[in-house]
Amino acid sequence: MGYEVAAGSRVIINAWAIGRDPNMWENPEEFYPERFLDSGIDFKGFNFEFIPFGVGRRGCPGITFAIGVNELALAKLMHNFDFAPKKGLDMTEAPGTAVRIKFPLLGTPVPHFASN
Ligand code: HEM
Repeated sequence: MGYEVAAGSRVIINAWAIGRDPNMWENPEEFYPERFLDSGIDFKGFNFEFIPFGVGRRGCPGITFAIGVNELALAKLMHNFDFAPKKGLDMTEAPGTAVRIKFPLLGTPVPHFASN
């Protein structure tokens, strides 16, 4: 693409910036997970506009494990509890090596089923 990268350079890909590129995404700053429904774009490293697990040879080898664990944990929580957030979801980010949510989402989990 016209860039010259000297041999031995350390290159760090800014996945955060790519994920917020208005040339790639409509309203990139808006938290709108439904944008992925029927979009054909997924996170497994074949769509370069969305690369939470990286891409290619140095992409995350734990992806299958991470997907399984995350889906299981989320499914268990949703199956067993109702969550009533105290306030609406605020997606403001806090900086870091991995971006995280700035204001914790506080709520009381209410069990669906009484334990016995
Ligand atoms: C949601 C969970 C996870 C996310 C978002 C994630 C994301 C990433 C990313 C972005 C990279 C760098 C890829 C690159 O340099 O192009 C990476 C590398 C790596 N991940 Fe993960 N990861 C997750 C879970 C895991 C798990 C569960 C394991 C192990 C069980 C794991 C093991 C590794 C290893 C060993 C590397 C280094 C690969 C290399 O440099 O060749 N990750 N991960």
